[in-house]
Amino acid sequence: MYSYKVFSLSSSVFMNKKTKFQLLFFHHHNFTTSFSDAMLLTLAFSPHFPQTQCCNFVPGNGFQVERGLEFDTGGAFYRRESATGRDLGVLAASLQKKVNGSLRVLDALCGCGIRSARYLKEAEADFVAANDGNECYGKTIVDNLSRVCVKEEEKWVVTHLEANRVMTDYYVEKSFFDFIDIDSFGSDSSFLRSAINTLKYGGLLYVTSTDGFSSGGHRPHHSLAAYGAYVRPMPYSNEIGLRMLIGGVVREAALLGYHITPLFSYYAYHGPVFRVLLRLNRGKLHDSRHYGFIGHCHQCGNSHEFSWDQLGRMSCSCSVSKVSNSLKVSGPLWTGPLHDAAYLMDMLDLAKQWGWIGCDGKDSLEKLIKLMVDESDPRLPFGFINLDEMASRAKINTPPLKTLMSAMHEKGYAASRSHITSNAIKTNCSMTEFIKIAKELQQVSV
Ligand SMILES: C[S@@+](CC[C@H](N)C(=O)[O-])C[C@H]1O[C@@H](n2cnc3c(N)ncnc32)[C@H](O)[C@@H]1O
Repeated sequence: MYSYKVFSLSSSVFMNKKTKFQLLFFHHHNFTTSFSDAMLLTLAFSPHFPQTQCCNFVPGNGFQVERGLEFDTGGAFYRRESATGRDLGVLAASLQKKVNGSLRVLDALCGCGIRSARYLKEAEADFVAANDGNECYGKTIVDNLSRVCVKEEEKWVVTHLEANRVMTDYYVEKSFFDFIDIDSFGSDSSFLRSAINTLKYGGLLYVTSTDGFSSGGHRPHHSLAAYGAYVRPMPYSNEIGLRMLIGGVVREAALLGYHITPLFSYYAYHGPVFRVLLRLNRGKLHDSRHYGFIGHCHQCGNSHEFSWDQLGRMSCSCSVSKVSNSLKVSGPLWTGPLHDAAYLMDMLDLAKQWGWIGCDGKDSLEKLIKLMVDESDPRLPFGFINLDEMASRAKINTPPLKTLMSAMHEKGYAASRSHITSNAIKTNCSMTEFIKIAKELQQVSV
């Protein structure tokens, strides 16, 4: 027997098979709901709920079109804003097919099956396993996949198992995948071990977290349990969210005798959504320089990276923090590169070949990938300087971002915009020096 509790009316569905309760938050574009509807929907979305009662209620967003592909969302959770995350996944899966010559994809939490359909159609996957714990989405998923490729070709299969169960089944059968997409609600750390086991060597793992509370440092015991990282509030918490997620996979992979390399890391504010694409390789040894602790001094605004052997002597070089204990430390986290620039350029070239660039009139995908490439400059450390924080410390108006960037390049610093926050600069320059440059610019302009 399962019991259910409704906690709030915004956002999405979260299932926890251990505690056997489900949180339902409703915040879907096309409908609002009363408390009693929400209660009904909580029950309806559960994969454990009897089929007949479950399928009585199908809210649905109806038909949608993504990159020219028409599909029905049925009653499944679907976010149009997540299309960019799907674009990035499809580009990566297609590159994997080019390298391997074949492509087997597992879409472990597929919702209405839009990702599976796109992996089949655009990445030309040879086989896609589409799984969603909720049986009520079965017809929708089958219809969507049938529109792309007829069932008789045996290029896809639809299942309704708990995600860990489906991955374990494939692992036991020794039926491994080149690409596994885990698009979960909340933290997906409970899926990591089965996903790593079910991935081929050299395969790609595309994982998600929507846990903005943990990355914001608001529940360090939860981030410790989920990702092995004690996270405290930092000014660049959304980058910490990506690093926490990668660090969690580093730890899980090491336990199983593998290591991972991040190919790209993507943050989107709606959700929020943290998505990382990682390549899995044999060998336990990861570069220990890239897994450690981050400290931020609230007094001087500078950040520092600490390796394991520096833990006993953590301090900030600013004189105030030595006495006021203003250094906050989070970790261990991934402190290495968030992206592989060459890989991102291959993705961009492919997007151009496919005519994806320029077709939305905004070139938003091109802008995003180019920003990620800029962020990959190896001279840039973790984190970024938020211009509002700088202005409030310096008690000045913020000079235009472009002017600041040029001034920093002229002075020989590495500087790039951040895809995570539009009003920020990633740089190897200290906050003190940054403020000095900003003040000089302000004097020139008056
Ligand atoms: C974020 S939605 C997936 C959205 C979809 N991938 C897309 O791009 O539109 C998460 C899905 O996971 C399913 N789900 C949640 N917990 C699950 C679990 N433990 N095992 C299998 N499916 C699960 C839900 O039914 C829901 O459809």
